[in-house]
Amino acid sequence: MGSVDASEKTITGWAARDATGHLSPYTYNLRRTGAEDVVLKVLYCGICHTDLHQTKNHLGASKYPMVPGHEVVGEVVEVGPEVSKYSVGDVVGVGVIVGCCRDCRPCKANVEQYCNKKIWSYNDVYTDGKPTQGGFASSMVVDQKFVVKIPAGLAPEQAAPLLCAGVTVYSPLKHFGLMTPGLRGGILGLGGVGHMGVKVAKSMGHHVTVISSSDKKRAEAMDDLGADAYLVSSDEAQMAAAMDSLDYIIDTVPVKHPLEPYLALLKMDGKLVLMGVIGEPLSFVSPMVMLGRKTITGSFIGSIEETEEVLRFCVEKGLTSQIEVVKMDYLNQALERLERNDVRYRFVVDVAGSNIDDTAA
Ligand SMILES: NC(=O)C1=CN([C@@H]2O[C@H](COP(=O)(O)OP(=O)(O)OC[C@H]3O[C@@H](n4cnc5c(N)ncnc54)[C@H](OP(=O)(O)O)[C@@H]3O)[C@@H](O)[C@H]2O)C=CC1
Ligand SMILES: O=C/C=C/c1ccc(O)c(O)c1
Ligand SMILES: [Zn+2]
Ligand SMILES: [Zn+2]
Repeated sequence: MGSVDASEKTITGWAARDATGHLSPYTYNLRRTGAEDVVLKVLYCGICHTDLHQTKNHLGASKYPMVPGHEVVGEVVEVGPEVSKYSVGDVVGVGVIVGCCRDCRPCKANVEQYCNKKIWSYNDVYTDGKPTQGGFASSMVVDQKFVVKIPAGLAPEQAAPLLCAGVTVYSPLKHFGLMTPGLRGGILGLGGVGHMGVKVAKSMGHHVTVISSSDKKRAEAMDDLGADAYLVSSDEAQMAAAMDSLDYIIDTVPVKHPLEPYLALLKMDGKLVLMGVIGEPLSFVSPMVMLGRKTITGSFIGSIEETEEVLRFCVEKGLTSQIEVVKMDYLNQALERLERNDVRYRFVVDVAGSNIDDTAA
């Protein structure tokens, strides 16, 4: 344990203590506000499937106590003396990354999410040697470089899922040249990331096919989210009829699954973009990519620049996320429901409305 600086603030977050993933109140100190730091009072924080992977140690690298949460919207309550981008009272967002080296090729190209020295917003160690902790907490302190302004016209709770799910679909569509109107896209797995995929792709003028593990979400996908077609992945006749029809598929499935049924849906030069965090090998036979010159690739969140861009895009297009707002004392149930695929489509925790500093043990 390091010594406690008198200027460090003691706050409460909800932490997992082990791989059961159960979260409970946890008291810890925020670092002293540095010259370029922004201190925010957390208003809302979305629950991403990655929070489940991390709290339950699906990747084998989890460190506890762990306060998860990386779709964070907060109000600025203090800024360091060198902070130029933000003022007290601003509504701001924080995502998956809170640090990078600023010197490598990805950093210089403003794609700092691909920096090998990036610092994750939780389950990592900050430059001061202390653990990073995420947004299911009353406050966070974050370097201004990793903070974005929430534009007017976006409700803070609506903005939270855009900081991971939203930018995660926007970034590959932009990077792989898939923003052209008229493209035919597939969204595999209609969850938090997938539902933003449908909305963003539709707003780009694409014909969007949802590929789901069941028929349960068909009506919502077509009527509420605006999808053009819906395939149940286990329905061989439906899948066969859709062969060779898609320019890209955004694959958000969070567990091991075969790739060949989805590669078959792609046209020549089609792209399968892997999003799910799956710690086991996925397999396919080489002709599935050779015959059709198809690409299997992946993408990791998006840069700070792209996060600002997707927020503006959503304001311009009038896009919102579809969310269920819950209080902090529902966090464990929400995680259980997320694991059971029982959420439409993102839980967002009303952190400020849960007064967690008052209720800490
Ligand atoms: N690459 C990146 O930068 C990012 C990666 N991720 C990762 O993407 C994946 C999806 O995240 P998110 O959208 O938040 O997750 P959700 O749980 O919200 O959605 C996943 C969807 O996948 C489908 N699915 C198929 N099989 C399963 C299963 N066994 N358990 C649960 N869902 C299943 C379901 O859709 P349906 O009912 O339609 O079959 C489900 O809604 C996760 O692995 C997450 O860690 C998340 C954000 C960024
Ligand atoms: O939800 C955002 C994070 C995604 C992620 C991607 C890859 C990886 O190894 C992770 O641990 C998380
Ligand atoms: Zn996420
Ligand atoms: Zn770097």
